[in-house]
Amino acid sequence: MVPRQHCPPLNDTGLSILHFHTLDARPPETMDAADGFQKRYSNIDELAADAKPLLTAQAHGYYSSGSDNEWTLRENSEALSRYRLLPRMCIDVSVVDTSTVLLGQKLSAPILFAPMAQQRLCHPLGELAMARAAAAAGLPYVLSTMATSSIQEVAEAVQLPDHSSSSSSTSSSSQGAAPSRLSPASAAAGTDPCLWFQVYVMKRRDVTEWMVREVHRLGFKALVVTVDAPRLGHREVDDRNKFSLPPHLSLKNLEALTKAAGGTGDVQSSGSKFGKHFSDLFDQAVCWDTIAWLKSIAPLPLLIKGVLAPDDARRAVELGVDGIILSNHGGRQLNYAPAAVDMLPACAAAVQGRVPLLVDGGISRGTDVLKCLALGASAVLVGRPLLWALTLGGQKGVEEAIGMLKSELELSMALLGTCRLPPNPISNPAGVVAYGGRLPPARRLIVSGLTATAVALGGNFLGVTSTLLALDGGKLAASTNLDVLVPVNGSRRCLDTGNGFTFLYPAKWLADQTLYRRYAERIEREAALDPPSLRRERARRQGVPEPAAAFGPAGSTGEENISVVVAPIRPGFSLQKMGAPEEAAARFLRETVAPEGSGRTAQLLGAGSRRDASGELYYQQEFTVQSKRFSRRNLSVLAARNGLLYTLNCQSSTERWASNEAAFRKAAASFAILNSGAATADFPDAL
Ligand SMILES: Cc1cc2nc3c(=O)[nH]c(=O)nc-3n(C[C@H](O)[C@H](O)[C@H](O)COP(=O)(O)O)c2cc1C
Repeated sequence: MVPRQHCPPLNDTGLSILHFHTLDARPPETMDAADGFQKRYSNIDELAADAKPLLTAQAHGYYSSGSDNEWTLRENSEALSRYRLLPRMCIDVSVVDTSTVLLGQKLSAPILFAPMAQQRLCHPLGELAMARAAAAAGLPYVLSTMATSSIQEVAEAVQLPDHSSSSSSTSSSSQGAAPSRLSPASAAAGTDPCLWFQVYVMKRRDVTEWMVREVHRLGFKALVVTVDAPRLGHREVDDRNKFSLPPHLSLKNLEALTKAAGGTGDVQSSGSKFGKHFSDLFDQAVCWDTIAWLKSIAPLPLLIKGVLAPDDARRAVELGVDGIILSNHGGRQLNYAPAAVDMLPACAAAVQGRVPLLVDGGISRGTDVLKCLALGASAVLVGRPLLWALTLGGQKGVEEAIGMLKSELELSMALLGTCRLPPNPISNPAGVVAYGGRLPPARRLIVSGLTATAVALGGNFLGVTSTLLALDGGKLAASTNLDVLVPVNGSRRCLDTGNGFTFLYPAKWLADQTLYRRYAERIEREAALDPPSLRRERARRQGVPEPAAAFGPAGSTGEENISVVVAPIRPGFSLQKMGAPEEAAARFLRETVAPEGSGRTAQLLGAGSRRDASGELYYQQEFTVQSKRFSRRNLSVLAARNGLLYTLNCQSSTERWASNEAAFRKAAASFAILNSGAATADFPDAL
């Protein structure tokens, strides 16, 4: 047993106050039995309805609500439902393993318990039951600063060894009676109990430091600093319900704070008092320096929670954080913030695999977990469904709920054709996730997610790349997240699920702006918001095949670029019909690149072919093109399918070739057409 600090002895005081927060008259033992829990429910979404009548309106409102009109709260689930999973067949899935490794810790599944305040509102053992369930499931439990159980109580509940006692000469371990490192439950799960602590930075930095030291002493494995709550979001439901913490409960970790601050330690969270308390104690001036400071004092891995913008993610990595949790706080802070899942690809691109990305918000299905992993997450956090499970069945209920989620994950992996989860994100989201559905109007110019990778950028096949490539220094692409990319060894992935192709290009290159604007126009046109005259003018442009994607270095004239053109071809066309690769290339140069009278001359340097894993044929050709105005070298890859010819073209002036060659060869080797490729809707019937 570890020595207590600042905490009253753990007892069952919660039992006597059950009526304050739940309406259930059953004794807690009955509640904890969770008999037939898995038989009663088909999925964990169903728990919410049954939990509601067991809770007071105040407690239910506090748990379930979001801020303002709750748009972001709803969006969290809706965003997840807009992604599609593309299953692969004929893969041996007789053994499926959901386990993964996160920050050196083995987890039975890529799922964490989200930090949530005041868990004794729904069950007398609150955080203790939740933490034990997490340990039993072999998953990390993230304890909130705003918990109704203290750090020490939770550490004891899962039997974490005390670091300080193991080095003390009077400790039991030094006398050969070290406490078991595994609680029986977590031993059954085959993992160490894993506790993390979520920290809000206090105005009194010494108190923050105390908490950090305390969780380290007690064997917590990581710290999560939440940065999306400089002030509390406006929870209208809580206002209406005049939400307050029942008098027998308190925010245990703030008792120390309020004592240190000379207060009573009796923290009430009613209506505006709660907000005032929050702003009195919590530092609203948290900025990047604060994160650097926290990192400097944290003897544990530090994750930052509440980031959504790619630039913030990049900044956090530069400051040395060990992980990022993309989150909008379950829709409880800034309303109209996007769903975190939609920001995953852009943040993954910004972070470049340097630290793990985690995500939360609306996750309740095994397929939700898979979608997040495929979009670049290493793991997910689950929030409210676990509170409903705790309400209904205590520790056992939470264990069962997590069991259901893990079973769903395991089944979905098998159906998807994935047997194992790598510690890093699934490396080829192109093959796994497709963006489905129409972008809602409010998101048109945010266009995050995979659709954004389809946005095309400067340049065309003959090298008349838009000189607008970097006119604004790429700010538009960055601010609208149009450079949505998946990092692969210093390259970013362009993934166009609409046209159905993907390739890697240098991470620092920018997206072309002209094509972005046309893409935005096309979305507008499809939404039929334009007056008819404008629509006609835009429709006229449809007949001209233009690059579906193009990238180039910032500040260049556009001559240096990697672009893809998707053009319609006659039905029945195949690459083989153009002859062997050399023959096809010669014809291509003769008829397209440098036809007679064009003023251009072309020289073929090499030609070849390859097939990808799915048997798709690609022709590759390398050549130079000269005219009075320029001397260029090109590397092109062609593929044909579904009445479309896909051409990737890498081009630079002959002088700049040597510095671009490696990137070009990587782009050419990575170029692939995807099964998700669309039909020819944007193109004329035939050339
Ligand atoms: C009742 C409740 C209390 C929460 N308290 C905290 C908290 O103390 N600290 C924190 O970082 N996030 C807190 N969150 C946000 C969660 O950690 C998480 O981001 C969110 O609940 C995930 O969304 P989900 O509930 O849809 O799964 C809270 C969420 C809820 C619902």
